[in-house]
Amino acid sequence: MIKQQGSLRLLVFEKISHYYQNRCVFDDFCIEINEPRVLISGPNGSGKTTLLMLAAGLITPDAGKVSFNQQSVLTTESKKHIGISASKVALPGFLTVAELLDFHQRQFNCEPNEHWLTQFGLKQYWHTKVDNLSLGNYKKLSLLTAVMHQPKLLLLDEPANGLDDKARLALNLLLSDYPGQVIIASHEAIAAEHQQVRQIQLQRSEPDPV
Ligand SMILES: Nc1ncnc2c1ncn2[C@@H]1O[C@H](COP(=O)(O)OP(=O)(O)OP(=O)(O)O)[C@@H](O)[C@H]1O
Repeated sequence: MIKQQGSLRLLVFEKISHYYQNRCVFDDFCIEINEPRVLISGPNGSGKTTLLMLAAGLITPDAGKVSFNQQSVLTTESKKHIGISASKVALPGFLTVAELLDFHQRQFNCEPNEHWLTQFGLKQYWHTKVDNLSLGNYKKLSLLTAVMHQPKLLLLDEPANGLDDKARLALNLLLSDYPGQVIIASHEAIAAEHQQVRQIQLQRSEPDPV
């Protein structure tokens, strides 16, 4: 059973339009999401990553508004409650793992979760520069920083990509226990194994320009 925080949990996309140059990804798109676990699926290029980036307030829509708990996701206050792990959100490669976690800890006034550090086997890379991590270990660090401040809204883009079996198991455990709202964009139905998963299927609005 998923333990839920008692507070309000509502992500709203209100008449969102978003373009990359001439490519329209969302046109007057509206959705309300209040379920604790959500899986966003759809073909390549359908806008899964863009949806997560909009939800995190990391890109600004050309029109419309995205809000979380009735507050625009573009506000600093909102960002405190949102965590994202996505390959398009790069970690600073010049820092060591320890420096990055320390920075994150100070920024959000939180502690790195010892249990997850151990589960993900990241302690042995404490003094390794982020740029020198393998793809899988980089992914683990990205997941750890997304989750470390226990955001009410956790956004994960293809979270199992590049993870070995042990790390996938650890991730599944983390997600089954996570007290906040979790939205996953994935081709793989990892979240669907859990209870109460709302599935949202995106369609490509138009082909890529040639
Ligand atoms: N920075 C960008 N500049 C131009 N076009 C972009 C940019 N980012 C995304 N796109 C285009 O927007 C569309 C949606 O991309 P997005 O990455 O959101 O899709 P996706 O569903 O996550 O794809 P995938 O399954 O391949 O990861 C694609 O056609 C992509 O080429």
